[in-house]
Amino acid sequence: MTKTSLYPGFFISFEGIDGAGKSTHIESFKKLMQERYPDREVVMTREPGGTPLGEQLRNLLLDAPMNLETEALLMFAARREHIAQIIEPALLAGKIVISDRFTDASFAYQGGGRGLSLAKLNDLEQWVQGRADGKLLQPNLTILFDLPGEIAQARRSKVRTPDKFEKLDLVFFEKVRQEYLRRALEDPSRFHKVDATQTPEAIWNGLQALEINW
Ligand SMILES: Nc1ncnc2c1ncn2[C@@H]1O[C@H](COP(=O)(O)OP(=O)(O)OP(=O)(O)O)[C@@H](O)[C@H]1O
Ligand SMILES: Cc1cn([C@H]2C[C@H](O)[C@@H](COP(=O)(O)O)O2)c(=O)[nH]c1=O
Repeated sequence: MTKTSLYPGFFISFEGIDGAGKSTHIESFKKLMQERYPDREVVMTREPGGTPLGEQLRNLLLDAPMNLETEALLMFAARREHIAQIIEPALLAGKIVISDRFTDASFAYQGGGRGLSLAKLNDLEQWVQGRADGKLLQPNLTILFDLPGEIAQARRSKVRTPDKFEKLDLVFFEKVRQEYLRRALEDPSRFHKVDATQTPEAIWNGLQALEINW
């Protein structure tokens, strides 16, 4: 399957380990897109979640301990619903979709972090994102907030009660980070890597300067 721009709309995902700073910038980024493309609707969504069923699955996924394959299957089940109900209709209508996480998170967390084989993840990706024409629905742009695990952990511990993933140790988060970085190297035209050790102001300046190749 080939990965190309398949829709009149534009699909952007935000990625990174927990606490890397996605949420700090995603709302402002939405406003920036709205200002830059006033004739386009901007749809903001998230994974796991984004649909009523997906949000129910999110509650389970972020709370209940489960077998690794079960976890991956539920992530992709939520994603299939998300694509069918929200992402694909919006892209077909020419909208800009911004998703807080997408499939790179499954490769990073279930693959890199928990050790599910890339072959199984590739199969799930083809199954859930593959189209009738043999092409694969993918973000046009993925903004990856890259931060060492210990800095992310320190930031998280100041602000919230950890969910199931956030309770995992630094070794887990370093593996998650490395898988994100590996994927970014593999697909440099899709990924924009942000050095998330910078101040929020410097990160925001970088995001404002980002060129969108529609
Ligand atoms: N560049 C930064 N420098 C210092 N602190 C930051 C920076 N960016 C975000 N923070 C702080 O770090 C904490 C985590 O940030 P944020 O919630 O944006 O992370 P996140 O990547 O969205 O996490 P998650 O994916 O788990 O939701 C927040 O308290 C936020 O204020
Ligand atoms: C999509 C997706 C997510 N996860 C993990 C990553 C995070 O720990 C949580 C989501 O929490 P956030 O605060 O909304 O970022 O879920 C995952 O393991 N696999 C996935 O495919």
